[in-house]
Amino acid sequence: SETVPKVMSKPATGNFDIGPVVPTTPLVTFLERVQESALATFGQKDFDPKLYVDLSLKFDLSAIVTAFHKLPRNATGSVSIPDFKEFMHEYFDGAGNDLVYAEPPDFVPEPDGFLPKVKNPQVRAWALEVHALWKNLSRRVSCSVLDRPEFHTLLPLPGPVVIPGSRFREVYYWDSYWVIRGLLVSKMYKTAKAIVTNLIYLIDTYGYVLNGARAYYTNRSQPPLLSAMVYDIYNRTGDLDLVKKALPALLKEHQFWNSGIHKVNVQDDRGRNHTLSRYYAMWNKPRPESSTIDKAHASKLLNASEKEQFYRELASIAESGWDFSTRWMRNTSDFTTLAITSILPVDLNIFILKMELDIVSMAQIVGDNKTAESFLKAAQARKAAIDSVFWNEENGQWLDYWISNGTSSQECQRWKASNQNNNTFASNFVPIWIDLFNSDTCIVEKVRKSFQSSGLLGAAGIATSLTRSGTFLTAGRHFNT
Ligand SMILES: OC[C@H]1O[C@H](O[C@H]2O[C@H](CO)[C@@H](O)[C@H](O)[C@H]2O)[C@H](O)[C@@H](O)[C@@H]1O
Repeated sequence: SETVPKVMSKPATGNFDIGPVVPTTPLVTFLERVQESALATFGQKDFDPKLYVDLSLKFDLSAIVTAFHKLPRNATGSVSIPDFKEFMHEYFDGAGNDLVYAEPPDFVPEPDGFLPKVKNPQVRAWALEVHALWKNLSRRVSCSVLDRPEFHTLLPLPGPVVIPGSRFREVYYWDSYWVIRGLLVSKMYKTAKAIVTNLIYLIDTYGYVLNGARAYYTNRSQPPLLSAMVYDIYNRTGDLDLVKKALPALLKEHQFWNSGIHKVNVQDDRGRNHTLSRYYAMWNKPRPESSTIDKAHASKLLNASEKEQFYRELASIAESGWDFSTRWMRNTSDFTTLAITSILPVDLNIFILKMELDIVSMAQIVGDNKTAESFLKAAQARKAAIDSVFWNEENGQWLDYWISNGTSSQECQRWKASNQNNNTFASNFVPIWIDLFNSDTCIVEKVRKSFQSSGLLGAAGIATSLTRSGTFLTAGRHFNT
């Protein structure tokens, strides 16, 4: 298994978890206890912990807590299955009931000019079937959530939503990027704008776009792709009002990713100082939607501070959208060695560079030259940081960079070649997504060769890493990473 340089090992003593914690709500805390009882009662088979934190209440929380305490339990904390089922039925509405079906206003079975280059009848029929899925995934938050928000972990949103589906019964941040790319192909501009309006609302309310629109996702964000969504919609529709509305929110979001615990300083080998960003959730307890699983993993750790740090890593990995991958492990055969807060990720910094460039373009569109100038400087600085910290000439890839654990945003790390993570991940090629890198023919050629021989390319897609780690248990299902 791969390991990282010794300098990165955890200190032998001391509490190494640093960083803020966003308080949770009494409802989420209670539903986690229901989740734990449900596991004790029903057992591991087909158990999905998220189901329980997605339930909504039929009565005031205090009344349900009292009824919960009165449930007869045996020594292991389990309740008889009929008693538990009756309790659930009496006091809770089903998960997902608070998000109701909403007919998308701009859906037509075959939009004018839909995929004009796709001529093959079979492929065209398949594409239209995919297009029809928008109807299955469209929802709006029910009035019950607006009336009694304290009964729901689902957060109110102003506009209709498109959800990933299955157990994911709420809006997700970075999923929305691909949703919007698809909606633009389907010419569903109104629906695309409504999604972006919801995300702007989350920034106005919380200061950043949440991982997802649930009370238990308020402690972290997800890969910041809002600027790319807004800019793509603007380029297709020319909607100036959308740009005017989005710009102040994007400035706030930029501040979120470039301040506090997300910000890291690195001095390169030529003595130049750079600032880059990392994923860092504001949470150091089990993730409520996976609490029983997180606790089971953490049980291998000995002391409370190690557990807190481990929980922080789990939530921060959820912030990256890559939950889970060997990319974030110091030792790829030991899940407890997750260490994303000690990594400067290539993809995150490219997303933020894209945000800076999009802000420049949008500020120019609305005639705000001062903002355009200052963000052009920010983008130039990040480009220089990416070249110095991540680029690896020999590999023809941009490599994640390991920093010492417990690094605060005030410290400055000295860059060392040995701290670049030499393992190959799909994220090592993300810079090619943006014009700033893909317009340099010399770099593109080098990276193309490197990608082709990387081993990531498969018949049906791109692998995230080259390490077959086995499986991680997550939410009662197994994911290969
Ligand atoms: O498609 C939605 C998202 O699904 C995964 O992550 C989500 O589920 C996790 C466990 O239930 C949760 O902890 C995490 O915060 C959620 O985002 C997937 O890994 C994400 O990339 C994806 O956006």
